[in-house]
Parts: sequence; structure tokens; C-alpha cells
Amino acid sequence: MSTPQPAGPGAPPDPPPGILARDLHRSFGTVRAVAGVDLTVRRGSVTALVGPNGSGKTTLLLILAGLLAPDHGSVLVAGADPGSSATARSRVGWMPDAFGTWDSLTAVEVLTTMAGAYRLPAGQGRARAWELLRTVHLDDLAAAPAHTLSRGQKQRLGMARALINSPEVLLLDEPASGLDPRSRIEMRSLLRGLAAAGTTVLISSHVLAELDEMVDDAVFLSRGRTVSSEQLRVGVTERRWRLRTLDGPALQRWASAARVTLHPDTDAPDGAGSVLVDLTDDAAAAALLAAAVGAGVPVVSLAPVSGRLEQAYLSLDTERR
Ligand SMILES: Nc1ncnc2c1ncn2[C@@H]1O[C@H](COP(=O)(O)OP(=O)(O)OP(=O)(O)O)[C@@H](O)[C@H]1O
Repeated sequence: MSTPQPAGPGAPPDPPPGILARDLHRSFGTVRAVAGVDLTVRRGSVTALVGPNGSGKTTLLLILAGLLAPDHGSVLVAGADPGSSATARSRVGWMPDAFGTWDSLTAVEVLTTMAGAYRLPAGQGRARAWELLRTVHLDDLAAAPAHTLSRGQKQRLGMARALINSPEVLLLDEPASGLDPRSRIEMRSLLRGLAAAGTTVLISSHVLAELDEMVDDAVFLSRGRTVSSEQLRVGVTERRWRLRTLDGPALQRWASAARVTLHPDTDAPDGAGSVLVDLTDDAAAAALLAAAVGAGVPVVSLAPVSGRLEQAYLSLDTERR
């Protein structure tokens, strides 16, 4: 394995992060909502913002969107401070957890009004609005008053609204709540596509399994502080896998000959044919499966017990408040 070499004098510098926050603090009266957040979000990545209820996620996102001033600390979003620079705010897309204002406007009017607020020329704003309505599959409901939309449809309109200014940084607070399964899948692929095109995406959600499928990195908050930052798509983390077989004794004989440690699966409805095994990565899982099947063990399935995010989250000492 080669050791990474330090960048030489001619090497291009690392691109600046999409979001950089240092030592952020924000209190509401005696409640310390954000109490020491450090955050670096790689440009062009999708990063999960995870933490229990009341851990400060929404407060942090509001600060990053330039909608709430921190009491202390520094923020750079797309290279500028969103609190003091209108240019920085114009580079940010913000989707709150509930779609609020302008209920008397139609769906398309919500988007053209927003486009106007970003000073897009009228024709361009209309074109962008229609393009986004098609992206979120609301073009059939373009003329419907926003307040008549269902919760999931409002969420999709909220996503379109957040994208109207083609933001460099997209901040999403619980964007999938209320979405049906197809819309969730479409949202995942939309966000991955945006990230591939260079958009930095920070997304908060409590549905870790859903985030697991789309995020590159994760930042964990507890009681207003960053407790961990992880790059999930790189590095090696041991995960627990469930192996099911038609022949438990044959599996046990093979495992003891192959020196593979198996743990009892106390959660399985029929524990006899199901065991747990800790594996470092997908390659180790593939090797174990090939070896067991090659030795004649009738394996039914081998799958991770929990997602990467769920496992990382549960291993942290986070607290609700
Ligand atoms: N405007 C406010 N006035 C007073 N307290 C507030 C205000 N906004 C947030 N808080 C408090 O700050 C703390 C953090 O709230 P925040 O909404 O940021 O948490 P969260 O992680 O987004 O929670 P959830 O997962 O439940 O949405 C909570 O204790 C909350 O009660």
C-alpha cells in the first residue's frame, strides 16, 4: 500500500470547504442552543447533520443560512460570511422543516416571487420556476394555491424554492418528512446529482437509514456541540453483519475451523440459523461469504445489521433534551 505523499510546492491547493464554522455559540435566554460547534463540510459533498431532539441542528442551520446571528464564532459559507454579506446569502439555498409563507400564492407564483427576490429577470425566473416544478413533479399543480398542497407536495415545493437561485450551498432541515417512498428516492438522486455538479449539501434528518444511502460524511451534534465528524465513504469501520444459514451446526463447524468468531443473534426470531459477525468492510464480507459457501455451508443471506450512520450514532454518547 502506498503512503500518501505531502503535496509538493506545485500541487494545486485543496479547494476551500463549502462550509466552515468555528466555535459557534448561540443562546436563547438561558438555553445554550449552540454551544461550541466546529464544522467543515467538503465542497460537492452531501453531509448529514445528526443529533437528538434539541441538540441545536435547526439553530445551526439558521446561522449557516445567515438568518440568525451567532453570539460568538465565525462562519464561511461558499467562501463568505452569510451573516454580513448579501452575496453569501445569495449563494445559499435554505429549506426549513415546514413550508411556511405565502399560502395565497400558487405553486408557480411562489417560485417566480422567490426568483424575483434573487433579482432574476422575469423571463429567466419563470423558466427556472417551471424547470424546478418539473424536477419535483409538481408541474401539474403549478396553478394550485400553495395552501391546498398536501404536506409532501409542500415539501417538494420547498425543495424547489431552495433551489431557485442555483445555490452553491444547500441547507436542508428534515427535507424528507412527509415524502412518499418514490419522492424520497427522487430526492436522494436529486441531491446526489447536485453534489456531483459541485453543490455542497448539508442535510438534517432523524431517519438515519435514509441518510445512509446518500451521504458522504456525517456531523454529530449533542447538546449544541459537535461530538464527532466522520467521513463515511472512506476509511474502514468495523460493522456487525447478520449471517443466516439453513444449517447452523455446519456453519459452526466451518467457523471454528476457519477461526471466524460468531456471536449469538439474540434478536433473530429463530436464533438457530442466524449469527452475528464483525467485519471490517464490504470486501471482508464478500470474502467471508465466498469462503463459507465454498466450504458447503448453505448461506441464505449476509447483510449489515444496521447502517453506517446508525452504528456511528449509537456508539456516541449523545443525549436528548
Ligand atoms: N427561538 C427560540 N427560543 C428559545 N429557545 C429556543 C429557540 N429556538 C431553539 N430553542 C432551544 O434551543 C435548543 C435547540 O433547538 P433546535 O431547534 O436547534 O434543536 P434541533 O436539534 O433542531 O431539534 P429537533 O431535532 O427536535 O428539531 C432547544 O432546547 C430549543 O428549545
